[in-house]
Amino acid sequence: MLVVSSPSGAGKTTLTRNLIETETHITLSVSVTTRTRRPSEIDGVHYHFIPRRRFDIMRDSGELLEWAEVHGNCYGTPREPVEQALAAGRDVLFDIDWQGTRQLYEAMRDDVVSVFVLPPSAAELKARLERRAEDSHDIINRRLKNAAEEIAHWPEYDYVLINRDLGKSFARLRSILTAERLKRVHRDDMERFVGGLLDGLKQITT
Ligand SMILES: Nc1ncnc2c1ncn2[C@@H]1O[C@H](COP(=O)(O)OP(=O)(O)OP(=O)(O)O)[C@@H](O)[C@H]1O
Ligand SMILES: Nc1nc2c(ncn2[C@@H]2O[C@H](COP(=O)(O)O)[C@@H](O)[C@H]2O)c(=O)[nH]1
Repeated sequence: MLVVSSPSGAGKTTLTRNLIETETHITLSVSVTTRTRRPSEIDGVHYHFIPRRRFDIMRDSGELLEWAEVHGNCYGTPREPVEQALAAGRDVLFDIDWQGTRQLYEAMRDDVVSVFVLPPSAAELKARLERRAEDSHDIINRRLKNAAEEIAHWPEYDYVLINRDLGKSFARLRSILTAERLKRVHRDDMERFVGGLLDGLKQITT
């Protein structure tokens, strides 16, 4: 499970979408949210947009792997698609906040790799939210006010990226995925491979 978090506007959605388009064997977890859909968003692709009553039912019946209230809206990760993807041997990519990351850590520490994305400066963070032009002035202000509290959680993450140049940040995110996939603890296929190698050695040395 590869988790990417950041303050609003730092670029995590851009980075995670690029990763999904480029990499194979990785599935993006599509969250449920009570937030209003942005003009560019598609229901079922970017989020499942659901009413608060439905969110409460999903949360209370254990359908969510993790959930949190962020910027005044509720967000959660549907459990079943994640468990299915993992059981099929796929990696899963999450665009979730620090509260959700903590919950995943508590549930499955050894299977979670986390990346925190920082903006290059406060002014650039504001400029990105304004250039994105998807949220009202009030919503942008609220998100900028919450940014300091979110940034305070960067030391809880395995990796930190300063998203200055998008191409460079993306290359670094891909490198993290590649390196983590190569770690011995993540090589579920290795025992079988080494078993076969040892069998082969036995055959050629007897
Ligand atoms: N390195 C970059 N340089 C310039 N603009 C960028 C960079 N990375 C992302 N952006 C732009 O900044 C805006 C915010 O990016 P994005 O929507 O990915 O942020 P986010 O962290 O997912 O925010 P939110 O949490 O609000 O969804 C977008 O318009 C995106 O195109
Ligand atoms: N804990 C969770 N956080 C989530 C989830 N889905 C998204 N998020 C985070 O919410 C904020 C705001 O997102 P936005 O799309 O309204 O800009 C951002 O930090 C997301 O990462 C989730 O399922 N769980």
